[in-house]
Amino acid sequence: MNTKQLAAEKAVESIEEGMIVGLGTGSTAYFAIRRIAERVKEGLSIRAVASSQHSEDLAREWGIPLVAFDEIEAIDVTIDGADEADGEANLIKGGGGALLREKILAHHSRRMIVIVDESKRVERLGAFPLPVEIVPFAENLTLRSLKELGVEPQLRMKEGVLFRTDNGNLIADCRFGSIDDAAQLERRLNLIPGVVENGLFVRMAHTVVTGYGDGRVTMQDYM
Ligand SMILES: O=C[C@H](O)[C@H](O)[C@H](O)COP(=O)(O)O
Repeated sequence: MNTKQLAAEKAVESIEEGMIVGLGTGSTAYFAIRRIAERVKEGLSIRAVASSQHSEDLAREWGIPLVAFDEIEAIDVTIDGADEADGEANLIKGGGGALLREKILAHHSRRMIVIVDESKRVERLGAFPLPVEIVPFAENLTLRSLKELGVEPQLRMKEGVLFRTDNGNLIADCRFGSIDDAAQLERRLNLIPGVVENGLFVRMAHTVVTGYGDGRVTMQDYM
């Protein structure tokens, strides 16, 4: 079993009968969704809300009952990956472009469980380029404001064309290098008109599950 799968399957043990479950996005969340589907086949009764079209498609294909964002009041537990996680469970997310829906799910979740392999655990956030979702009709003005924060934002491309999120927006990847104060940066970014959301998740994760190459898996609670 690989390290992502180890973390994902450990986290899925926390899901209980009757829960509303937030499904993350990405290659680690994939293993969680697959394991949830197995448990549903074994008789577990849950409903899930997906953080991306891709995760929704997987859930539908594998028989996990789905609900829409607007049909729920809260989520019992969300299981999602991350691009980086520091020692206080602050995260960079959005490597797959799903940060907006992921942050809405995390915000409304009673418990957010982050699943990572050991390569994602960092002393300080920022080596991974921070994804910032921006509206497409004012991209140049918004990029200008991002540059004032001391970075050279790169508009994300995919297969030679501008990458679009599930919400029709663009992603500006911002290489900060090392982020001293994630909470302050998160606020400053979201104050820029044209920024829809950014990939910093500050004090949102309740638990981090980490898979290690030697087969160990740790589960640390932060709240
Ligand atoms: O937008 C994507 C998400 O934030 C992912 O959870 C994150 O990028 C980690 O993805 P992966 O598990 O594929 O490394």
